Amino acid sequence: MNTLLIKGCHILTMVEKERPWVGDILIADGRIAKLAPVIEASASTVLPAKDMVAMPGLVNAHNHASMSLLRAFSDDLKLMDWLDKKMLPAEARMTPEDVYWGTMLGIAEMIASGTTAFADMYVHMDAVAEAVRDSGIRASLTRGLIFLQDDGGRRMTEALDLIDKWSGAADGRITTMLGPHAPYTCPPQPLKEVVDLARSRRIPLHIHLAETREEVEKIREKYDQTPTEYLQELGTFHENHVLLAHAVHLSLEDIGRLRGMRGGVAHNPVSNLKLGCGIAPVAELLAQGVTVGLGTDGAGSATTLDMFAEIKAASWMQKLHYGDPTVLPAEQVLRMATIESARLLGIDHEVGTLATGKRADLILLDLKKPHLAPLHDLHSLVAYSATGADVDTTIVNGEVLMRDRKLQTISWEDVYRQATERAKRLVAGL
Ligand SMILES: CSC[C@H]1O[C@@H](n2cnc3c(O)ncnc32)[C@H](O)[C@@H]1O
Ligand SMILES: [Zn+2]
Repeated sequence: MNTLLIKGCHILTMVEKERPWVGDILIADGRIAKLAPVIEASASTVLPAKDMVAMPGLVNAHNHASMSLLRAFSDDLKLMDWLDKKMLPAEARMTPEDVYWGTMLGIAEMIASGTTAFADMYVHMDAVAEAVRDSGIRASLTRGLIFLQDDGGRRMTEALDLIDKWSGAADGRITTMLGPHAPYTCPPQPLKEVVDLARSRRIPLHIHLAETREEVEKIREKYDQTPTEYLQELGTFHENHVLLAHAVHLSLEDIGRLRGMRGGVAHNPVSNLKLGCGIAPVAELLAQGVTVGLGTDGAGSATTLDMFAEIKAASWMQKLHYGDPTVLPAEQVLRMATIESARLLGIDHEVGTLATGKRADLILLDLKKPHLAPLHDLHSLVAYSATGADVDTTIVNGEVLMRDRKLQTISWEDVYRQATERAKRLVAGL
């Protein structure tokens, strides 16, 4: 049996209220076999980890990984212009091979910055699944469904094929969802069909919601409803597990509509800042018991997939919004990036905290850096001072995907060459 012993690290289990402590972690058969102050066991591999922090891998609850090909191609635009005039035309040119290499680029960045699982919505999802399988990361995959042009049901067939073919694949690292893109791209009839199908087949849903004021105005004009009301009236929240991306523009009634929902909200603060969308009512959602996790959105808007940037932005935006530094403290925002995001992906029974029996999805952060000394409060240090570049080691399902900052399952030279060449072609003349 393959075993891995991590020795002498600071341990942040992210189990609620558990304080950090120093000890060893034994991994066997892809799972955490033991956590203790000292483990006297022989192991196939021993990782000395003094001056490092072990914590659960970060879970990016909303992404479009292959959009990394469109990073810094078109910035400083309003969301609808950015999407309609730049992103969608570039994406229409993408082949499955482009999406494979674009996803690999996104995954390389995620592994290098401590993300061990992500929720993705995109096109050519077989290629995304292949990249997840080949790289060793964990993901929940969704074929994005935009119903504005008739395509004879092709997209829906692709969405269901993805679910049939890839659910539980790659040693259980791949799970799937159904992904109607957003209220403004999904008219009532096809959206209701997707929602009902999700309920009858118990498939989780992943959808953008209430990202901009413009979206709220559009839905008001068309249906005389808020976007959240629109989803509710179609039965979206009835029994379904729903992963809502953004949820920035919610009325008090909308927040009430989400109380008791299964699933919850993926908050994407950097993307919301960059696109000038607004500040999501995170504190109010939490007060109503809604699960709130963290995501980056695609690098086309967020610019990077570094979840440590999201952790800082989430906490500091809420503090600024409420004029109150006690809002979203360090430990809580770290829980949002780990166990709460895992809940949104429906994998919290397997990952999101460090505990015996859970899958070994964890990262080691190197604390021996000028900006990470001295050590007073580990939650604060990790949430507010660390960046993705401080991640030394990334492990998923017990497999080491990065060690000493070197990617182990991905050839960075190949990804760099493929991604840079393909990206040029995708945006030429746009
Ligand atoms: C049809 S696959 C998913 C689709 O979503 C687009 N997208 C990326 N970022 C955002 C965002 O912030 N709001 C709405 N839609 C977004 C992406 O370009 C794909 O076309
Ligand atoms: Zn998105």
